[in-house]
Amino acid sequence: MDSSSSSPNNNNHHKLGFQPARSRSRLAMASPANTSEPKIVTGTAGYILEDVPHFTDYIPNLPTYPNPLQDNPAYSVVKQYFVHVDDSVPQKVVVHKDGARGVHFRRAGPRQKVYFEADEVQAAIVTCGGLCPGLNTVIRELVCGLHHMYGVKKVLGINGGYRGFYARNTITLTPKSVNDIHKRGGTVLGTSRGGHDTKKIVDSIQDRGINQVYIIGGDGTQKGASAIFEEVRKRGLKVSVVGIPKTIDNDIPVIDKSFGFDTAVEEAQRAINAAHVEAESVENGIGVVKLMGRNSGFIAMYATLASRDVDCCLIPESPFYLEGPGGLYEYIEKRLKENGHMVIVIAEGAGQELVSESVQSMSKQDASGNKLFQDVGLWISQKIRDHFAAQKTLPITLKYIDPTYMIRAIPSNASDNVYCTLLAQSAVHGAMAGYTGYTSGLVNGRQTYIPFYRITERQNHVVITDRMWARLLSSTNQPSFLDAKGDNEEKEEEEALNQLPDGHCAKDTSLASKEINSSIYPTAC
Ligand SMILES: Nc1ncnc2c1ncn2[C@@H]1O[C@H](COP(=O)(O)OP(=O)(O)O)[C@@H](O)[C@H]1O
Ligand SMILES: O=P(O)(O)OC[C@H]1O[C@](O)(COP(=O)(O)O)[C@@H](O)[C@@H]1O
Ligand SMILES: [Mg+2]
Repeated sequence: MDSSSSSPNNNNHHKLGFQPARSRSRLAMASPANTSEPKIVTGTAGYILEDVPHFTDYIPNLPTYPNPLQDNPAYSVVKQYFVHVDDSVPQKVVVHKDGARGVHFRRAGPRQKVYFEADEVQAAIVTCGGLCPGLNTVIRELVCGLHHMYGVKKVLGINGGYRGFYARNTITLTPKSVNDIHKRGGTVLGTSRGGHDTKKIVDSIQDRGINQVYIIGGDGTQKGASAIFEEVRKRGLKVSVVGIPKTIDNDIPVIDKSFGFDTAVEEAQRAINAAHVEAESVENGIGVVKLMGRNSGFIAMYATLASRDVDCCLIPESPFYLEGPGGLYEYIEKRLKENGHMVIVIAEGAGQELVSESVQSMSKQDASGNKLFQDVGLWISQKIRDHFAAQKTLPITLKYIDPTYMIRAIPSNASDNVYCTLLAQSAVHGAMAGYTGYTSGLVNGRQTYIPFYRITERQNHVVITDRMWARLLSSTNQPSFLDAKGDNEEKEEEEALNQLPDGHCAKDTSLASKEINSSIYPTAC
């Protein structure tokens, strides 16, 4: 929707009471600084801390205040409630006897000193990009965390993504107004693609007197948040810019997994079950399910591993081919002869090179610049039907199920709700403590603050030379398609190299992988 033509009266945000911008107010400012450099701290035995920016890096002589949590009766029972200033979390938990300690991130959590007084804070929350289960839970917990832990009363919701900063009205968020939003899918704030204009956004931040900005979104959004942080820093503003990673595709690196991912995988089971029931009820039945995953096949991979009814999982990271020995048609024929039916799960970004060979490629992009794909599910279903119709020896019945938006437009499940709560509270603790320019994320099961550049430098992909993909291959028994035109090997090696943590050897694929943390995802045996 064009932001300039949209009115706050024509959507549900009106009901929530969106307010127009206030007149320009002044914020604490210091002399402008240059673009921020990574803050790397080294220690003994190869210890590296990839630290996040702090107000004190560019604003001198800021007053501090005791953390009000120390007087909060709910937390008074907790021993060592405040995080030690030197606490950090290792990026890799698998270590060798003589190995370097490696990269660490600052541990999230409440600090003894804070850099804001409660009534000084004007927080703002925005959601950008595609939907994801749990968005409303994060919004709720940011509002409640700010109120209940730090006594912050002024929290604004930005309407409709980044462009809402300068083209829409805002809504006042209170614990009462967000009380049961976690039970709903979507985002009560609305979202959008495109429309990121750094200067206008930072102007709006200044105009509205905002000094804490919580930006919930995926890889594109975090790039936008990083640009906002750089501009805020350049202007010398005392404004915390905090990212909260959201991605249904799980394509954000470093973090264990994104919120809403579990919920999406769980919901995908319903589509896979339906495909299985349809397929096994007829002779030579084939069920095809298309799942989200533009460049990363995590949803398809985990939905397949969870289901055990899937015979073949096709993801963008693993090119496949249809014809000839080792190809998909041969495998389908074998599976139907063995078992009488089969289920294929395909991620939306899989096989796009094959689709564009046979369908004229449109190479269109969405408003954020993401490439728009052809419908690979429809395409592959038709190819399979045509192949077996031409062959005449094996009459098949194929049912295609496309639950695309159903897996992301739902409320988050119980475990994602807890995860969203921790993410939001960690984000708030960091902002109150004067940290800025960071994404709040789970690393090896612990909450951390990760510098933006680590989040935006690459996408997280399934590594098909990794153990998790091997587990999948062994559970489905599908061909690996590794002989496909001999070009897979090169691609994998490149991928593994991209995923390497500093100082590790590319041959060590267990280190090269960004496998989802096994403490969160029980690994298959
Ligand atoms: N490189 C970038 N720099 C600044 N803003 C960006 C960049 N890429 C995307 N954005 C903005 O981030 C928002 C969401 O991006 P999008 O790619 O649609 O979703 P997601 O953040 O979920 O990946 C959009 O408003 C888009 O304009
Ligand atoms: O139709 P929309 O809203 O653009 O969303 C579709 C896309 O959004 C995704 O869920 C990813 O969205 P994000 O990049 O916003 O996380 C893809 O899997 C899918 O291709
Ligand atoms: Mg994205």
